[in-house]
Order: sequence, then C-alpha cells, then structure tokens
Amino acid sequence: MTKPVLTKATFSIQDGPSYEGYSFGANKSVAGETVFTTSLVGYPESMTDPSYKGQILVFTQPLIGNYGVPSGDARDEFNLLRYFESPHVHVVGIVVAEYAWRYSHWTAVQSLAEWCEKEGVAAITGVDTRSVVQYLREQGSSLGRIVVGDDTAPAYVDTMKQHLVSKVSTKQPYYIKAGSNVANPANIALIDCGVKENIVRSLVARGANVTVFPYNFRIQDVAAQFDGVFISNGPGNPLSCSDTIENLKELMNDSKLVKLPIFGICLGHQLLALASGGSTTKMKYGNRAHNIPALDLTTGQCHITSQNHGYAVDADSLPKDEFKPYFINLNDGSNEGMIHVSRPIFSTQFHPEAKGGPMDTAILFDKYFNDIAKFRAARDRNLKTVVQFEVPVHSLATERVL
Ligand SMILES: NC(=O)CC[C@H](N)C(=O)O
Repeated sequence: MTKPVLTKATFSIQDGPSYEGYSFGANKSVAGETVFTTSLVGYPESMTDPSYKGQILVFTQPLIGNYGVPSGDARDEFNLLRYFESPHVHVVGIVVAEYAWRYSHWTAVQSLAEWCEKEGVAAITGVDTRSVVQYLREQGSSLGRIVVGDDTAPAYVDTMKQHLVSKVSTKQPYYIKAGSNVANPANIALIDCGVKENIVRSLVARGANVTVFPYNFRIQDVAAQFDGVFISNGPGNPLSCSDTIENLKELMNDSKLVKLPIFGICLGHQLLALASGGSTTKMKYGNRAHNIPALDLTTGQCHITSQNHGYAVDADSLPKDEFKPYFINLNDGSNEGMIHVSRPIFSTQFHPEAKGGPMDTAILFDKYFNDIAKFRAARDRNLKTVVQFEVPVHSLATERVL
C-alpha cells in the first residue's frame, strides 16, 4: 500500500506532555483513559477486547500493523468469532511509534488503518511511545486525547467514572451449544460483563452449553438449574457493578448452592472478591502484557500470563476463613487470584483464555470442568431421578445471533 498524504495529529496527556504525529485511522478526535500494553502481538484481539472500552491504548511494541487485520466474519466450529474477541473495536484510539504501511499475513483481509477508519477509531503514528510510557509509569494512568487535523480538542474524559460494563454486556440472555458430539454437556451460566470470545470458546470447546446473562441478571434465581457459574472479564471500576456484587453475594450465601462450582476471570475475580467482603484498589498504571509471571501458591509453579487490568484485589482484605490467595504476581507482588478453602470457587486476575498471549494457564478451565464433573456426579448420586436440563435452560435465552 502506498503511503497516503497524511493528516497531522496530536496526542496529549492531561497536565502532561503532548506529542505530534500523523493520523492513520478515523478522521475523529477522541478522549479517554490512556493505558499502555507491552504485548508484542495481538493488536486485533486487544482492540476488540471489551475490557478496553473507551480507553486510548499505547503500544510499546514499536512497529504495529505489519500483519494487517484478520476477518471479523470468520467463524469457528461453534460459530464463534475466529479472530476477534468481540464483533467491534472497543478502544477509542491507539498510539503507536511506527505504523507499518505494508502488511502481510495469510489471515489479513485489510490494513489496520482501514479497520480503524471503518470502526471510527482514532490512530496516531510517529509518537515516542517510550517517553509516553516513562511518563505514565511515573504519573500513573492518565487521561489523554488524540486530536486529528484542525479539530477542536475534545474535553478530557474519565471513563473510569462511567458504567462501562452496562455498555458492553448483552442486553438479552442467549445461549451457545456445545458441539453435537458431546454426549452429556454441562450447563454453565455466564455473567457477561464484557466477555471475550475466547472465554466462551474455552467453555464450549470443553463440552458445555453456555447461557450468557446480562451483568445485572439475578443469577441467584436460576443458578440451581446450572452445573457452574462463570463471571467474565469487563471494563472499568469493579465497584461500579454493585448489582452484580449483590447478586454474587446472595449466590454464595445460598445454603442450597454451596457445592456449585464458580469461576471468575479478571473483572470476574474482582467482583467475586468484593462479594466475599474483600476490597479492590486502582493500580498506579495497571498490568497489560502477555508475559507476566504469576506464581501458583498451591503448587509453587510459575506461569506466564496474559493480562489487561487497572484494578487489583487487596489480598489482605480477603476473608481468611473462606478464601486464600491463589496466585501472586512475581513482578509487583499484586494479587492474581483467590481460591475457596472448602468450596469449588476460584478466580484469577490474569486471563487463562489468553488471546493474545500464552496458553499456559488454560489448565484452569480444565480444573473448572473437573469441579463441575465432581459436582454433577455428587448431585446425580443424591437424586432419585437424574434431572436433565435442556438448552435453553432459561426460557428467556435464545440462540446467539451476531
Ligand atoms: N480485563 C478485565 O476484566 C479488566 C478488569 C477491570 N476493568 C480492570 O481494569 O482492572
């Protein structure tokens, strides 16, 4: 692709430095919380991850765009998106040191510039991203904006004060079926706070029918019909999800549901911690990378993990008679998960489903399915007649249409 005539753009940080560069995305000026990722690859996955809703994402990998953008229509055998983590881009803007005007990859169907333009995402190249990151590491996450051409600069906006989960969660329950070759699929209720496609795939591919509920659905009212509850990742401050926290509290306090397996990832971990009486804090600049070492405190094994979060659970705030820390971050000592002392409930701050990033901790989905298998076996032993729940297990749910 020949380099077009470029429009100047400016990336500025509130009360901080400004950087001149060139626009390669939508002709649109944007503002949002500015965060950085040190991942080397995976820009299509990161940009479509709903957890990045409303943010401006700075890539520290200097050359971005060189493998183009794969198809957003491509599906896998479960009819899930093959390459994207959701149908659309959620960041409002991206900042790169050097945009690769030529791209090449067998999956690419368009350039990153074309994609940004179609998706209305501001993009600026020519920025000294090392200096941006040095600033953000000193000052902490900051508000930023990208101004394209002669536009009037938009006001800085603190997206963390918004209820971002309500913008990305499904409005209606829907279900996705396990493959037709699965004999006796498990039924999982997934609370959608902005779920990544590969989380759904990780569950369905292991033989579960997944029913996806809005973030504020009263999950405690239907949980008895399921073999497991899952709480997804999602954007923003976990404290903004007070409905979900209340629902999870009731779910975990229901004496009839003490054996029910529960698993949460990232925001799901934070919400479970809050529902258990723990607390969360805003980190200085968060962890966004694909190579973060997390130590499993139950085995002494270290795993390399994929991460994207700006908040963390305060491990000391967890009720000691119920939960113990499960993983710890070996870079900064922050909490990376919790596990119940006697019930099949656990959660992680990192992303075992990866996309992008390493698959090392996919074993945690196996652990969840192991918990589910034990739960079903014990329940079925206790039942005079084995009850088979049919999909859709909730009458409101319909098959997903994207
Ligand atoms: N990926 C996520 O689920 C992010 C969780 C939360 N929004 C945070 O920034 O910490």
